[in-house]
Amino acid sequence: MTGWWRDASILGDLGGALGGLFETEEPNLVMGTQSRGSLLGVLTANSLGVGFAEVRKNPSPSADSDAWWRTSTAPDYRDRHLELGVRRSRMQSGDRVLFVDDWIATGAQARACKRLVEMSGATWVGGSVVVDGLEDASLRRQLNIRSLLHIREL
Ligand SMILES: O=P(O)(O)OC[C@H]1O[C@H](OP(=O)(O)OP(=O)(O)O)[C@H](O)[C@@H]1O
Ligand SMILES: Nc1ncnc2[nH]cnc12
Repeated sequence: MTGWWRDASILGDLGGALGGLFETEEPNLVMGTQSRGSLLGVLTANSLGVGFAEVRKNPSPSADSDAWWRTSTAPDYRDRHLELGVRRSRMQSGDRVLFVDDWIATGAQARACKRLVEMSGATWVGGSVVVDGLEDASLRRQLNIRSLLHIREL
């Protein structure tokens, strides 16, 4: 996957392609998880002309723990339960949030991100991913996932 990023023309097109899947829904904020979700999320946010909220995995306990929305994931594609956290100040009621990632498999990380959005009072617009490898097809509608490629095309 990350090998694609070595190609300047693919890199140049990725943000616009991912943002284009949700242009008409007019998100005003992109969120993405550490690390590839953040890299792609920034490219996408930049192409949509909006800001980016970084979601940290297992953020270390900090003195300002009240300043974070946190939730745990169901087992993800590597059977990990991760704690995801986003700073409260980065996402607020009224925001229309687009989730971006390189790949979706169990959807555990995307579902946890949706909970973070709901905790903040913001609106989940959907998820724009490069590869849709969803194991449970019903999540595609539930999370409003759109993709550039399906795993079968790889
Ligand atoms: O649908 P799921 O089962 O939740 O899996 C998909 C997630 O897992 C991968 O990230 P990973 O945690 O490997 O992190 P990385 O971006 O740092 O490689 C991928 O980039 C997605 O974020
Ligand atoms: N980056 C990734 N995320 C989730 N599942 C994968 N399977 C292969 N690569 C993956």
